[in-house]
Amino acid sequence: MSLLEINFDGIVGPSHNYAGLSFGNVASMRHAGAVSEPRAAALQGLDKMRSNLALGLTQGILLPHPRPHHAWLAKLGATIESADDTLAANAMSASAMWAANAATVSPDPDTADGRCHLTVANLRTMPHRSHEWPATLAQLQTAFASDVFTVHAPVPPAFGDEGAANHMRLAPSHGEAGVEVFVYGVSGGAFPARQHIEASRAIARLHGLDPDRVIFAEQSEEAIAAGAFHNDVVAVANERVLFAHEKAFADKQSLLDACERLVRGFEYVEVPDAEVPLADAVRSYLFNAQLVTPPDGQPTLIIPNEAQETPSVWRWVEAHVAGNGPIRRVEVVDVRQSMANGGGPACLRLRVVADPATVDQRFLVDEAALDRISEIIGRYWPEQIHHSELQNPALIQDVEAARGALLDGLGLGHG
Ligand SMILES: NCCC[C@H](NC(=O)CCC(=O)O)C(=O)O
Repeated sequence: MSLLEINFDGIVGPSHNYAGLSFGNVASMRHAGAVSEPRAAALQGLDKMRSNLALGLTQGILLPHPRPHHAWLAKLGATIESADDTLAANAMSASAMWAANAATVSPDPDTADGRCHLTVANLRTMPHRSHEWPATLAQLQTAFASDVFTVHAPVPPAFGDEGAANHMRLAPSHGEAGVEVFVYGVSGGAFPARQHIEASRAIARLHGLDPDRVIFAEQSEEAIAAGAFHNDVVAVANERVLFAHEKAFADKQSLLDACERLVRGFEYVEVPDAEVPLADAVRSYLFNAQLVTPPDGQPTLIIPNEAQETPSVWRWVEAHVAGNGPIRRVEVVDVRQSMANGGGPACLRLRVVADPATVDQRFLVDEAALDRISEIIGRYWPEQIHHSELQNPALIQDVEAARGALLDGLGLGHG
C-alpha cells in the first residue's frame, strides 16, 4: 500500500459572500458588505486544483454544505425569512470551503492502532462556523468510510478547535512516522484565540499519538493580534521543512529544539520580521501556502497572487529560490475571491496522507472530473451576491438548486 499526501479542496459554495463575520480575520473585516462573485470564486478554486494536478499531485474535493442552514435557524426559533441580517448571514455562509478547518488528521504511521484518524473541528468561536461540523462529519464519514480510517466527532465545544489550520506534521517523508505539532492560542490581544490547548490535547489522545512525538506550541500573541487568526497564516510544514515567520510562535526556540531532536533532517526556513513585517505576511498570505513535494521531488510553494504583489514578500521569495534554500519552486495561484475573506491556498485544502485506493473515489478528481464540475458551476453558481440580497427568495432558490446540481453530477445525491 502506498501512502500519498492527498489535498482535499473545499469547493466554494454558491452562497459565497462577504459578511464580515470573522472578528480578528482582517480580510473578512475589511471586505464586509462587498459584492462577492461565487462563480468566479469556485472556478478559481478549480483552477488551483488543476495546477496541482499538473504538478503530479493527487487531488480530492469536499463539497459545499446546504445553505441556508435551515436546521440551525430552527434551533434558534427563526427561519431565513424571519431572521435578522446577522443571523441570516451566519446561516448563508459558504465558510465550509476552507477545508483546512474541517478536521485534524493524523495519518496511520503516527497512530497507536495504525489507522488514519480524523477529528472534525467544532469551530465553536465564530457562530457562522460553529454549525459546519455536522455536515462535515457526514461527508468525512462517507469519504473515509473504509476501516483504515477512524472519523471522530468534534471535541466538546467547551474547548475551541479549528482543525488542521493549527496543526503541522513533520516527518522525513509523508509515509514515515511523524511528529505532530499542535499550535494553540492563549491570548490574541483584541482578537480571540480560536484554538485552545485543551482541544489539541484531546485530539492527540483520541488519535492515539505517542506523547513523545507530539509538540504543543503556543502561537504568539503578537501574531494573532496582527490578524493571524489561525497558525497557517504565519507557518506551514511539509515533510522535514518548517517554514514560518520569525514572530509566529510564543517560544520559537523550544519548538525548534524539539523538532531538531525528533525529526531526522529537520530544516527550518524563517522569514525575518525585518525583511517581511508581520503585517505584510498577513496581507500577502505568504505562509498560507501549500508547501508540497511533487513526484519530481522539488519542494514547491504554492502562493496567492497577493504574495507576488507585496514587494517585501516577493523580494524574499526570489532571493530564497535563487539561493540554495529548501523551497525549490514557486507557483502563483489566483484565489482572490477566497483571499478577500481571509482564505488562501492552504485554507482551501485538507491534507490527508493515505492510500488513494482507500478513499471513496467520488471524492478524488482528475482533469475530466474538474471539467464536469466546472460546467455545473458555470451553469448554476450565482455570478454575484450583494450582501443585502442574502434573504432574497430567488437567490436562496438558486443557491439550493446549484448545490443539488453539483451533488447529482458527482453521484452524491442530495445528502
Ligand atoms: N482558514 C481560513 C478561514 C477563513 C474564514 N473566513 C470567514 O469565515 C469569513 C466569512 C465572512 O466574513 O463572510 C474564517 O475566519 O474562519
